[in-house]
Amino acid sequence: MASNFKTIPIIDISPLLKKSDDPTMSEDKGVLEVCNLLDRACKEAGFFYVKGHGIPDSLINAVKDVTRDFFDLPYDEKNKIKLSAVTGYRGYQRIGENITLGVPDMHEAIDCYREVTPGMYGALGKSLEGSNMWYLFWFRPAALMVAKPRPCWVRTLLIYQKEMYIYLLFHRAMNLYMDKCDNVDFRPSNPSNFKPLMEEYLGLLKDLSRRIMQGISIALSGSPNMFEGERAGDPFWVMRIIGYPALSDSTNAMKLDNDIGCGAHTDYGLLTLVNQDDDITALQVRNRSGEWISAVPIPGTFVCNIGDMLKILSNGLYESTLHRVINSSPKYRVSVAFFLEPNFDAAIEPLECCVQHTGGVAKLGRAVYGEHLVRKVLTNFVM
Ligand SMILES: NC(=[NH2+])NCCC[C@H](N)C(=O)O
Ligand SMILES: O=C(O)CCC(=O)C(=O)O
Ligand SMILES: [Fe+2]
Repeated sequence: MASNFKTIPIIDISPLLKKSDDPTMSEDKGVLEVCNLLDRACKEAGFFYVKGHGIPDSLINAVKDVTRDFFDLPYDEKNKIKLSAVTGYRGYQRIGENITLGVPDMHEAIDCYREVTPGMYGALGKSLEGSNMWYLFWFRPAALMVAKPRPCWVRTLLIYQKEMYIYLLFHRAMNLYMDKCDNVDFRPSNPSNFKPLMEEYLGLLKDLSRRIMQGISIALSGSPNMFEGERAGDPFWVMRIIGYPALSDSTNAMKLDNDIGCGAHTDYGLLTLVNQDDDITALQVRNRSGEWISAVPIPGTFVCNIGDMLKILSNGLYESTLHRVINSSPKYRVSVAFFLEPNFDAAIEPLECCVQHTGGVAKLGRAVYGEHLVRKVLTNFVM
């Protein structure tokens, strides 16, 4: 349950990371100290900064630099990787396209999700089927639209799945082929190092976030691998590459509809790691009495927060805290948020160890993670 916190704690997680592969990690004094801090932060704020995470500053900064370079491109160029239902909601969304509580958000972004192959999660995963293969947009979204088979009431599901399979096989083959050619034009082709950099970053953040979850498992008095297996052994992930225009940028001809970069929301999964711009304070976190506490940038750290699924798993012991973004600085702000989520088809319910800690009664209902995600994604965009 969130409290009246006024600041967001900073936690050095290096002692935890040192012991990630040690099966007796939960007996280590250094690990336990980190877990205690994680536990307090998750109970009180649902937010914390991590340092000592091992991701080089140079990579953290390079990721923000390519993000800025991308959003600097002309709209037509960015729109070549336009997000739509056809792309499985992957790709670029312009300012105002994402909606929170019915209000357009004043940010632009590239949304990336773990690949979902056809039929992988049956009807549940249908709307998110697709992969982040930027260079296919080379053929332009219109071509993709024609090529992507759609379910249709006159056709059986079986035929649709077969077509979808061939379509994605084609995607895959193209992907492999283009990886082999270094003179091929993939999107975003500019900045040229966009794809390799983001992929390197993604790989490291997947690993880091799972290791922080080991600490959270111990904090909840479970085994370090409580989130492996059926819960999050094959975790879904989301990455949002985001740009927030300056509120009062006089050089910017565009008039913003409102001043909210991203409206108040909670995140959907387990754990979010935000890599935010160093010198602009814009992310705000709500405490129990409704005050907005700024997550002031601390260079070299990630801002971490708890998602809805971890709130359920912990039986409400940990809060998925409301937060929002308002960029009232005169500068364009970028951030890259990585979301570690449960298995797409995981049925999430309060963990036995948490129920015991919270009076013996499961206070929160069961949710299928993929259903929660799809419901959110479909209401975030009107298209
Ligand atoms: N996947 C996200 N965290 N998206 C940003 C949150 C805002 C989103 N429009 C919502 O209503 O939840
Ligand atoms: O840009 C940020 O600092 C946070 C973004 C965020 O909360 C989100 O995308 O869910
Ligand atoms: Fe968020």
